[in-house]
Amino acid sequence: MEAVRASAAWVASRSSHVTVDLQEIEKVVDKIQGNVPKVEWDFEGIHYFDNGPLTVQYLFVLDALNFCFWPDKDLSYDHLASGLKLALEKDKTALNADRLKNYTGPQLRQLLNWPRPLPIEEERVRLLHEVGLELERNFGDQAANLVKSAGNSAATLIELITRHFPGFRDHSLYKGHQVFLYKRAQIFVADLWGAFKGQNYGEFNDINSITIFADYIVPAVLRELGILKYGSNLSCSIDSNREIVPGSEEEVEIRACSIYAVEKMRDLIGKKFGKQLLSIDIDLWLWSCGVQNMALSHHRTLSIYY
Ligand SMILES: Nc1nc2c(c(CN[C@H]3C=C[C@H](O)[C@@H]3O)cn2[C@@H]2O[C@H](COP(=O)(O)O)[C@@H](O)[C@H]2O)c(=O)[nH]1
Repeated sequence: MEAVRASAAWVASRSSHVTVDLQEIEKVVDKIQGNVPKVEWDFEGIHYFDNGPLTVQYLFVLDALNFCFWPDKDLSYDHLASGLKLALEKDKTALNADRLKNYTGPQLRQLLNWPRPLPIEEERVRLLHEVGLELERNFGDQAANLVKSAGNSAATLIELITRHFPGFRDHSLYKGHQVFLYKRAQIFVADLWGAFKGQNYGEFNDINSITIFADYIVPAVLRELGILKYGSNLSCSIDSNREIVPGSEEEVEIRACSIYAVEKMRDLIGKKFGKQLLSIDIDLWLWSCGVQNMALSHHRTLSIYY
């Protein structure tokens, strides 16, 4: 994931709406003494898990739809995860490739037991079709085969996903440069690693190459910690829930600076405390703090990527 790390650093070095405060990173690192609180994967108890290929199919579909819940104030990621889990428990074929290819918006809502249209529902349906079609065309219908073909490499799996599934190509243009963020592709790898506890479908020999997943929760936590500082116009937009345009400098800076800040935090923990942490562990800690703090205001961008 060198492309993600390098392009995030490139943005951070030219950023004007968002600043990464290195002193605040140091304060946080000193405060926790380099010990990032361990958060269990599925601390919420919402995920489907059967230790086999159907779990991989579940996680891939979950992460194909893992974006933009905020436009409906009652909807959250938990509804998606537990909705898919329940659907699978009722009908093991619910996420088969041939079914994914054919879901309509109302059927998807019904599958998730959600009473009204989902945010950007047409895109969610289109992405489900894309997953079903491509799994059928190249991976014998199963996300488990996609994972197997990566040969225990997280970087290879992300490359395969972004090559075969255009909906996962989370990138932006910033000052003329292509910036790679790959939030949903990376989180899929992290979900496999977490769910299978680094074994079987979750075994990756380069798991440390993954960065954090630039969503709308982690930046809000980093801002709350004082690690990200926003300019006054951007602060004002976020605090008054004004939407941030997808692809705008502000949006790219928020996401890229979050990745960069956590990489700096991880480096510092290594240097000062001699601990080699994974960005995934820092991410899950920050994310779990964020979702438990209802008062946190986050940036609002309509996007299929996060
Ligand atoms: N950085 C980061 N972002 C994450 C996750 C997860 C869930 N990860 C699973 C892995 C282990 C746990 O047990 C979780 O179940 C979701 N999100 C993002 O949050 C936002 C949803 O927020 P709200 O609208 O409040 O539900 C949305 O952008 C969504 O894409 C994560 O881990 N890291």
